[in-house]
Amino acid sequence: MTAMASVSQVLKRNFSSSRAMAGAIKHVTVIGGGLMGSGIAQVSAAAGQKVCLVETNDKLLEGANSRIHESLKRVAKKVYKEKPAEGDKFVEQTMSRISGATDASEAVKNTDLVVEAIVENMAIKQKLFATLDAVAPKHTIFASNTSSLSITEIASQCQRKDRFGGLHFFNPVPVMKLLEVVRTNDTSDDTFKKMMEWGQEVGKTCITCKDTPGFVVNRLLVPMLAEAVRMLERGDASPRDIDTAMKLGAGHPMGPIELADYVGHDTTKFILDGWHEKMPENPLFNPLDTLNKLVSEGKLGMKTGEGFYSYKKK
Ligand SMILES: CCCCCCCCCCCCC[C@H](O)CC(=O)SCCNC(=O)CCNC(=O)[C@H](O)C(C)(C)COP(=O)(O)OP(=O)(O)OC[C@H]1O[C@@H](n2cnc3c(N)ncnc32)[C@H](O)[C@@H]1OP(=O)(O)O
Ligand SMILES: NC(=O)c1ccc[n+]([C@@H]2O[C@H](COP(=O)([O-])OP(=O)(O)OC[C@H]3O[C@@H](n4cnc5c(N)ncnc54)[C@H](O)[C@@H]3O)[C@@H](O)[C@H]2O)c1
Repeated sequence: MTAMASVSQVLKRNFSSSRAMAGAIKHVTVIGGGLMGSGIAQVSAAAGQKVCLVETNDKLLEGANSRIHESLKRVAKKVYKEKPAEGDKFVEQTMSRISGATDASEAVKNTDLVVEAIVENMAIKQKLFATLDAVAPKHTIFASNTSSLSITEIASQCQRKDRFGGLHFFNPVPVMKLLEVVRTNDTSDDTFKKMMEWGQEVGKTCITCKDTPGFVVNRLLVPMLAEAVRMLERGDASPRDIDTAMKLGAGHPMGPIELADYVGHDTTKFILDGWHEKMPENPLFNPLDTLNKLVSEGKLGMKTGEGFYSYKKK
């Protein structure tokens, strides 16, 4: 890592001090325990919050729990290098703040904040929030971790539009320092203030932005990744050379091709197709033949063992 803080510095800053829990939000419900939801649950619990993690079944809950446990052990090994017993205590105490549930409507009955991290699909997100809106306490704030969808549209079926916003985390959540706090035209000042305070409490540096496609980071990242694939398609350079160029020439921790494999091509395709449909006049979001081929072959990146690169153990 170059101009940015090292991973070790980030983990130390986020996890070593026991920050005072001064904010209004003490209990968080995270819906979806995949890649992002498990990370969001982890950083919330590590900061002293009570967390309920919701998944669709017990097996997926177990998977999320063990991902969190493994990640916490990596954090503890680094932060409590000289004091392993304290590290074990940190892992145990953090895990004890996380409970699991499979019924989201039941889970939100006593919560201050709901952070949704389920599949990137507008209709599914809208349906989930409409259901929860009818049962969650009046004061509860709703937030989505969507990468590419409009927060205003996700909130459109809810009454509590003033208590709705975006909390966009980055992958891997325990390591990445940024949180984009997204305000719609309806988000109240009070909700916005509470989301910002909560973001800082869970150890993130918060920036704020409007509810525009891709917010800040993805509006810049998506065209760059797509352009890297277009370079590849034209035969301008190899994947390895494009990645090396951006790492050594621009100081990025991962090159664009590696990063696309890391995010996963179900997600990258969903984002690109969705934006092409919404903004057909913008050539930056034109479909990519190479990406469509990878997805049709089930080569979704690191998580399936193959994408642009192969991750299979030889
Ligand atoms: C196909 C093209 C299509 C184009 C169109 C569509 C494109 C769409 C793309 C947008 C997708 C948006 C998704 C989302 O909305 C936004 C994002 O999240 S974007 C992704 C942001 N993330 C990054 O950019 C990551 C960049 N990479 C890094 O920072 C680093 O590489 C890394 C991931 C931190 C890994 O670091 P390395 O040094 O390389 O490798 P290590 O494995 O050794 O890790 C270092 C150190 O970190 C600790 N660590 C790593 N992961 C975790 C974890 N999950 N939990 C705890 N700790 C972790 C690890 O312990 C290591 O410590 P050590 O072992 O050395 O003590
Ligand atoms: N992957 C990334 O790099 C990244 C980064 C930032 C934001 N996001 C966004 O975060 C969200 C989640 O992405 P992910 O990568 O964690 O996906 P994922 O597929 O890893 O996890 C989603 C999880 O949600 C669960 N789920 C689906 N419907 C549910 C429901 N109704 N109730 C409870 N659980 C449900 C699934 O079982 C799955 O485990 C998406 O909106 C995505 O765009 C992803």
